Amino acid sequence: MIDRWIVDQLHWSPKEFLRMKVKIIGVGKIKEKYFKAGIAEYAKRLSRFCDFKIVEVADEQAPESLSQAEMDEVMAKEGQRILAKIKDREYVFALAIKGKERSSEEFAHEINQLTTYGHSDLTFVIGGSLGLSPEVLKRADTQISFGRFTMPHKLMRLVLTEQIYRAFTIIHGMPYHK
Ligand SMILES: C[S@@+](CC[C@H](N)C(=O)[O-])C[C@H]1O[C@@H](n2cnc3c(N)ncnc32)[C@H](O)[C@@H]1O
Repeated sequence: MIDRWIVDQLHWSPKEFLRMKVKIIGVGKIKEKYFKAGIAEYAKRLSRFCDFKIVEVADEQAPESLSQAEMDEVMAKEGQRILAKIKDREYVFALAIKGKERSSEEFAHEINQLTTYGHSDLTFVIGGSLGLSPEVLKRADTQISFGRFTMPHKLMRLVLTEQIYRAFTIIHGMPYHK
């Protein structure tokens, strides 16, 4: 009876005592209903495993005609806003096409390891239409790529939210992931 009690406590401990905070920082507001609905669905499912939130920072106008210097300035300004939302203790994943690819299982393992070694604040950063500034990439603890295709940043937010949810279902041995 006592053994069962201990097992129950262990079973609940990750949720009760080591509740992770997972944050996505994105540039610009998402207005499209179809993106919002998908993100809201996975955010709701994720709330079972962690405190999940999305922080939006203002985007800069980026017309087609910008010079390289002007584009760098746009990324730098958006980058400063992103960095202002990151605390020292946060472990930062920057989403970058040239970053390191993982499988869903590897990603789940990485999240699990980070929690085990005391990182309870995970932050994911998605760039705006021109990408992330060098300063943000420098602050990141790791860069994560979803392959060599360029995805719109709004779609990336939805795909990332689903993959974080998938990672937690893998960690918890749930049947969602096949
Ligand atoms: C439209 S993309 C920016 C394109 C820009 N030329 C670049 O290379 O970052 C907007 C953001 O979505 C994210 N993103 C898009 N495709 C991605 C991919 N395949 N892997 C990881 N992140 C991606 C990145 O954070 C990127 O900054």
